[in-house]
Amino acid sequence: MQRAEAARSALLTSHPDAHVDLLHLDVGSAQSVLAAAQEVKARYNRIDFLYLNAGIMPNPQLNVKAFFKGLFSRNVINMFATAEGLLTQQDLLNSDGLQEVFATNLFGHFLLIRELEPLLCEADHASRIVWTSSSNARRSAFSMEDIQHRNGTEPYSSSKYASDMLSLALNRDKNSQGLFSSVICPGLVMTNLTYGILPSFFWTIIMPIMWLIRIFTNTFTLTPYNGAEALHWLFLQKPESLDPRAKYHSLTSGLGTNYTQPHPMDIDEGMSEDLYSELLDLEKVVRKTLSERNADKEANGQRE
Ligand SMILES: NC(=O)C1=CN([C@@H]2O[C@H](COP(=O)(O)OP(=O)(O)OC[C@H]3O[C@@H](n4cnc5c(N)ncnc54)[C@H](OP(=O)(O)O)[C@@H]3O)[C@@H](O)[C@H]2O)C=CC1
Ligand SMILES: CC(C)CCC[C@@H](C)[C@H]1CC[C@H]2C3=C(CC[C@]12C)[C@@]1(C)CCC(=O)C[C@@H]1CC3
Repeated sequence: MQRAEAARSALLTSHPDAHVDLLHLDVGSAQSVLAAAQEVKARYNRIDFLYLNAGIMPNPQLNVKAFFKGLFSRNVINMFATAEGLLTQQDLLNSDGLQEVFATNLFGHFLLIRELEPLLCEADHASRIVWTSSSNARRSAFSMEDIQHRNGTEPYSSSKYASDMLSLALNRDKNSQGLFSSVICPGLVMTNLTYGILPSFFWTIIMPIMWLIRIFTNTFTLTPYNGAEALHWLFLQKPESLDPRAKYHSLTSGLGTNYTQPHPMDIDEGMSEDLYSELLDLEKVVRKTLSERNADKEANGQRE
C-alpha cells in the first residue's frame, strides 16, 4: 500500500479538496476480489465510474527476427501499432487454478463487476465501466474452446480481445439497468509493462527514434499522461453517445498533440454472448471452490 499512499498524497497536494480512499485489491485472486468488493459495498452505495486498468504481460519474449522482417515489409506501420507477430508470453497458474493473465486481465475484473452489480446497476442513475484494452487484442489469438489461453503463446492478446467482447456483452445486457461499458487503448506507453519487454535504459536511448516513428503512427503516446487521454475524454462524454462496438484510442500527433479517436472493434454479438455465459459458468466453479476451501480452513481451525 506504500505506493498507493504516495499516489494519494500527490493527488491531495494537487487537489486539496478531493476525498481519496484506498483499498487493497489483487484482481488475480478471487478471494481478494470478493473481500475488496465487500469493503466497497460497506463504504459506498453508488459507483459512478469504475476504471478497470490493472493488467499484466508476464515473461514477454520479443521475436527479433519477425521485427526485422516486418521493418522492411508493407506491414511496418501496423506492426508498430499492434505488435502483431512480435510478442509471446509464458503464463502460469494462479492460486485459484486459473491462467494468471486471464485471471488478472479479465476474470478478476469480471468477478468484481458481478459483485458490485448492486452499486453499478441502478436504473435511475448511469454508471460507467472503462476497460484498458490494447491494440494488441486480436481475434486470432482468442479461442472460445480455450478462453483462458491454456494452450497458446499469446495470453495477453487473447485476454485483451476477451475484454473487448465482454464490454460489448455488458452493454447489451446492462444498458437498460443504467450500466455502460467502454474500451480504450492507451497506445504504446513507457511503463513497467514495456520495461519488461526491453530494459528502461534501452527505451531511453531509442527515444528519438520513437518520436520519429510517432510521425507515422500516432499510437506511440509514450508517456502515461498522453496514454490517459482517452480515459479522460470518455469521462467527459455522455454514455448514450458512445459506440459500444468502438475502441477509443489515445493518440499523440508528431507535434505532441493528444486526441482520442474511436476505431471499430473486430467483434461479434454471438461470440461475446457466448463468452459472457462461459464466464458466468466459470464464476460458479470458482465460487464453489472458494467456499469449499474456506469451509476446510474453518474446520481445520476449529480442530486445532
Ligand atoms: N504500457 C503500454 O504500452 C500499454 C499498456 N496497456 C494496458 O494498460 C494497463 C496498465 O498497464 P501499464 O501501466 O502499462 O503497466 P504497469 O505494469 O506499469 O502497471 C500495471 C498496473 O496494473 C496493476 N496490477 C497488476 N496486477 C495486478 C493485480 N493482480 N491486482 C491489482 N492490480 C494489479 C499494477 O498495480 P501495482 O503497481 O500495485 O502492482 C499497476 O497499477 C494494463 O491493462 C495494460 O495491459 C495497454 C496498451 C499498451
Ligand atoms: C526501435 C524500437 C521502436 C523497437 C521497438 C520494437 C517493439 C519492442 C515494440 C514495437 C511495437 C510495440 C508495442 C508494444 C510493446 C513494444 C513493441 C512490441 C505493446 C504490445 C505493449 C503492450 C500493448 O498492450 C500494446 C503495445 C503495441 C505496440
